[in-house]
Amino acid sequence: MNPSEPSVDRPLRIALLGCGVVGTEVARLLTRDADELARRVGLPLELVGIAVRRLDRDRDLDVPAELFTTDALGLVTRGDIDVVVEVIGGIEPARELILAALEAGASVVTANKALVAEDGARLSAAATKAERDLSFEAAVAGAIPIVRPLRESLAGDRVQRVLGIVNGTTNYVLDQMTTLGQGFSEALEEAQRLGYAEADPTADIEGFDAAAKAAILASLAFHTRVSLGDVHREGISDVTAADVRSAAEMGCVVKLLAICERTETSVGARVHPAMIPLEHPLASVRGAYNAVFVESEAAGQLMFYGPGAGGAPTASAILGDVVSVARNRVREIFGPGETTHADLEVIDVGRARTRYHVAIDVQDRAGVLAVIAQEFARFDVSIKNLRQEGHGSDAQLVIVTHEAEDASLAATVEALRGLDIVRDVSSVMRVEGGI
Ligand SMILES: NC(=O)C1=CN([C@@H]2O[C@H](COP(=O)(O)OP(=O)(O)OC[C@H]3O[C@@H](n4cnc5c(N)ncnc54)[C@H](O)[C@@H]3O)[C@@H](O)[C@H]2O)C=CC1
Ligand SMILES: N[C@@H](CC=O)C(=O)O
Ligand code: NA
Repeated sequence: MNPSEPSVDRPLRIALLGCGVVGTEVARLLTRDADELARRVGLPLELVGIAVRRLDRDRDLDVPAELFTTDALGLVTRGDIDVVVEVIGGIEPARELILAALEAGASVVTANKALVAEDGARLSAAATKAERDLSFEAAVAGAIPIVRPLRESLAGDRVQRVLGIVNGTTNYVLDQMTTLGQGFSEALEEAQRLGYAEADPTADIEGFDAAAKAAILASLAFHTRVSLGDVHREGISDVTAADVRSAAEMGCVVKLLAICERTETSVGARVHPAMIPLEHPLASVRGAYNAVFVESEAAGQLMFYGPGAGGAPTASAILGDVVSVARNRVREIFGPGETTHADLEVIDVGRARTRYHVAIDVQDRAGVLAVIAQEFARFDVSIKNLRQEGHGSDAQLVIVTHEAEDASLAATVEALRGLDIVRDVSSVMRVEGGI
């Protein structure tokens, strides 16, 4: 047989698990674009079942009522499904359903970064064993193609660093605070209303969602298994209006960044708010948009930009995966799985090196500056610039450091907090993106 000839000659059956913000758009596109998709795949794609939690909900979706079922496990194990699309989210029952789907012979497309970051190794092994595809483009940065570029286009290069704005909700909230002076809660409610936030928005605000994406990005970029627990995580709930103002005074903007870096022998991944210079390409990423900045040895600097959240953009990435795995199903082949052969050491955030912005509330008297500077020097943290704001009981020193180890900066801050001339270390924020 000619390997380019289709070896399946019936419609491919698609099962959809979950019909919320993303699932609704996936079902809509599969139905609306059925003819076009059939031509792209070579065979029709038939949506044969939609697993939901409740049948009695009003849905703004023009599909036959008999497609809906509350028996998700029954749907994926009925034995004739070619592709399962999982958009339920969370760990269980999504994991159980994906494993059952693969075992039953279906390829799987998922948007579930939490699950892929926590248990990607197990899912990937199950896909390899079943000789089926497991695709998750929508799991990182929504509509933006980044999983496939890292897994395929850059597979021959050596990626050194990935710096990304990968959470639409927090970027939206920070942007509204920065540009409109909107309050935190008001901006978050708006992000929820627009369908950007996770079911529990704490996952967005406290950086869990971005940390899951960082784990996936680091695993793909460095051919090394990096799990959610390996990623240092800080969210945006402690970012104050004063931090935003301070950033602006330095010609910077505050963003929640996911940073994945490698050295010759190790990799590290961290998520935290950071100040970045206005001239950095990531500084102009507004609203719920995402962007991923990749630095690799041969290619140099690459930037991937686009809508990172929302039903339709996420459905676009899912449909791309569906077409891709459906084409493989037609030919009874499966695409590249994960490569973790590099198996580099995953290091703790303490060994990461960056610059810092530190605001210290001090007593305004002679000699204070020297004492503070001495503490920085004691831990080998070199000061780049320093300015005083306010006077008397309002006096504050704002210090920007040269690049230093995270552990050294943490030790410096702890020592500063122990000084009687220090009333408070009111803000510590990393400064990233020197390009
Ligand atoms: N909303 C977004 O912008 C993006 C979401 N994602 C991911 O896509 C997935 C889905 O997200 P959303 O659609 O926003 O969430 P959602 O909460 O709107 O939808 C999830 C749906 O799954 C249903 N569900 C829960 N348990 C179920 C079960 N056992 N059987 C059948 N249905 C069940 C819920 O009732 C809900 O309707 C998540 O993994 C999320 O992280 C990824 C990228 C962007
Ligand atoms: N809640 C996520 C949705 C996409 O992954 C976000 O805000 O980015
Ligand atoms: Na994506």
